[in-house]
Amino acid sequence: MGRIDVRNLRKVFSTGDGDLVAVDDLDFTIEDGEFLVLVGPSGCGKSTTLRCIAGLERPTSGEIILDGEDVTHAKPKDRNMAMVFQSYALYPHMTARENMSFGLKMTTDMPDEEIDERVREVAEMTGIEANLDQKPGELSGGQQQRVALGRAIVRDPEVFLMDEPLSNLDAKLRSEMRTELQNLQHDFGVTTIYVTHDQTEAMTMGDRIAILNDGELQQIGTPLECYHTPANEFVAGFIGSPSMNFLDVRYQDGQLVHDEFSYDLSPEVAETLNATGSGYVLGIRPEDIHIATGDEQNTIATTVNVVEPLGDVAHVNISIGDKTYTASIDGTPNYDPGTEIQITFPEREIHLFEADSGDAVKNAAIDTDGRTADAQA
Ligand SMILES: Nc1ncnc2c1ncn2[C@@H]1O[C@H](COP(=O)(O)OP(=O)(O)OP(=O)(O)O)[C@@H](O)[C@H]1O
Repeated sequence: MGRIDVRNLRKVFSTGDGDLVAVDDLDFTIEDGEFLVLVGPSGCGKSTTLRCIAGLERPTSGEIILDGEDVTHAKPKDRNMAMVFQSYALYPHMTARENMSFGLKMTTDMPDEEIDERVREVAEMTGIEANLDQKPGELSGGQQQRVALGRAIVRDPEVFLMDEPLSNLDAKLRSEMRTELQNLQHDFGVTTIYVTHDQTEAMTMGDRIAILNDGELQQIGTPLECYHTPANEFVAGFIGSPSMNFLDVRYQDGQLVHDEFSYDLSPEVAETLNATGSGYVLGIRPEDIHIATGDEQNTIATTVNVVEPLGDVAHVNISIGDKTYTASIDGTPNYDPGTEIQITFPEREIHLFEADSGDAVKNAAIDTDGRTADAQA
């Protein structure tokens, strides 16, 4: 068991400058065994949310329900949740074995032999059997992280809460540990809430991701749902690397009109925009921009600024008017800075957001397997 309902969670901090709303009316459910990633920019309220769930922070209002039971005011130790921190929070004077067994010794009456056996089993799973008699200072960052994870696992909790647990590791180790962590989580099937500001981590690790901004939930869904059908401009810009390009346009007589170009829409799409009228933000992902061959209906004149070859693709920085955008072009295009190129993108890949609210009014067409129509072609 390990289902969590976060109900209308709100946390306000009193600061010298007045009240600061860190978390505002968050409402979502994490299913038993699910891996949920809480992601958003620095200061958006991720850690505060996690700390409220762990019982380390008292919510201003709202409830935390664990398996149907209201634990909002329960002590952290009474929640059967294990937290793993960025700093590992290992005891420096204890060996890895002692760090891992300490919690069980303090909170259970499990016999020592059973604790030892359990620590050994978990150390084997997390790949640190050889390090059990070493102290944290003698271990690498990755090994310390494994000890911290092992310490959480031996307690056999219903829920793992992880706050940026990999951010102190170098890029290669971080990517290895991501996979290991996911494998461990799937093997154990323990509900996990994982906090990160790194959208790549969110996209690759979460069964679902919850995207926060300014203390408010922007969207919750599978990584691909959030990528292909972002609820608003914030999610669209946050998820995906390089980021989606945004262009200010307005709708007029079947066209999206930008200061530098106009784009003919099909009657089906135009119809949906007629009613709402006003200004829009056109969103297009870098990989959906193509070099025009001359046969396309909608082409746009751009100027190349920089080409960044990455091997199979290149990120081409282009200007339209006085703004710059990124196109991800297959192969190794060889453009000198200042070259004029014509680009195009298919209507089905266009996202449109209301200029005022940022809400999505059109997303890219998705086929049933979750890939966009263009990627399939
Ligand atoms: N104890 C506190 N007292 C006052 N303000 C706080 C406190 N803890 C957090 N805050 C503020 O609440 C907001 C949310 O903080 P929180 O740490 O939850 O964000 P975060 O998304 O986890 O950020 P980061 O990724 O930088 O860790 C921030 O504006 C932060 O300054």
